[in-house]
Amino acid sequence: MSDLPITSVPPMARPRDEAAPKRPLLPLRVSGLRLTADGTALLDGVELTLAPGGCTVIMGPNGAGKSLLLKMMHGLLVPGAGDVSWNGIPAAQATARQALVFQKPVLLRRSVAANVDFVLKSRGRDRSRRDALLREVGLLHKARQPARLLSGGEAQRLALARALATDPEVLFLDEATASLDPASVLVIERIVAAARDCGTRIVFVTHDVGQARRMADEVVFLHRGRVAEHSPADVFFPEPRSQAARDYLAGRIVL
Ligand SMILES: Nc1ncnc2c1ncn2[C@@H]1O[C@H](COP(=O)(O)OP(=O)(O)OP(=O)(O)O)[C@@H](O)[C@H]1O
Repeated sequence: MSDLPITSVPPMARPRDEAAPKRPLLPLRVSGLRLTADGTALLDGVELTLAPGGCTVIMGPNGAGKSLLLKMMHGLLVPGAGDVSWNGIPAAQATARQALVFQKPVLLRRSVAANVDFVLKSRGRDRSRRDALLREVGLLHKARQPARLLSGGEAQRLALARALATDPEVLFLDEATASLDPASVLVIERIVAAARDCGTRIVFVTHDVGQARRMADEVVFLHRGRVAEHSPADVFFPEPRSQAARDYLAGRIVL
């Protein structure tokens, strides 16, 4: 198997949403997605369709390819082979209509308020929405504080406010609550669930089975760079079809 380069898309190459077509982004069709490095398949022919609405939780053991898949769907990474198609809209044109929240919050070294202002301004959004966004994530009282002084949970809530400020049609979260305490996890889940209820499509990577049960409408289980299972949550949790998913849910080691 020949190696395919892992290519990042430079930010300047990502078109602004003015240029993006206004037809709905969903359904998303991922076909034949493949990525190799040093002769190893990291993603190995991923096939996936995401319908409009709800929350898809992506689970799987360390190294299964969850983050790579998320970054490719979002348009941050270019697949070596295969296709990511947003309702017929190429991924590169769809990126501005989605947001991605990482495990480690990405913030500006400015005040809490300025972090949201920056996003609203750069996306041409109404800046008077800033206080409502900060209130929604419980940070209005810290608006003037430097973002670098926020706790981990607060910083993640600010990252979420920045993501929501873009009015994303799709919100990707990559282990966004992995280092937070249980109360902060529930706060983030409440905000994400509210966004979902308002029509934002959620795609959530987590290792937390309890969280997956709380959040998922459907589950994609990745194993060794392949989709081992893609099922409604009420099917996946009681009766996972693949041995890898059964082992994972039972807390057994999945190789
Ligand atoms: N840029 C890269 N170049 C080469 N290999 C990479 C690159 N990025 C990720 N990998 C490898 O691809 C595999 C999948 O990585 P990925 O981050 O998608 O895993 P994951 O399922 O999100 O795992 P985890 O649960 O540990 O976060 C890993 O073996 C990782 O080392």
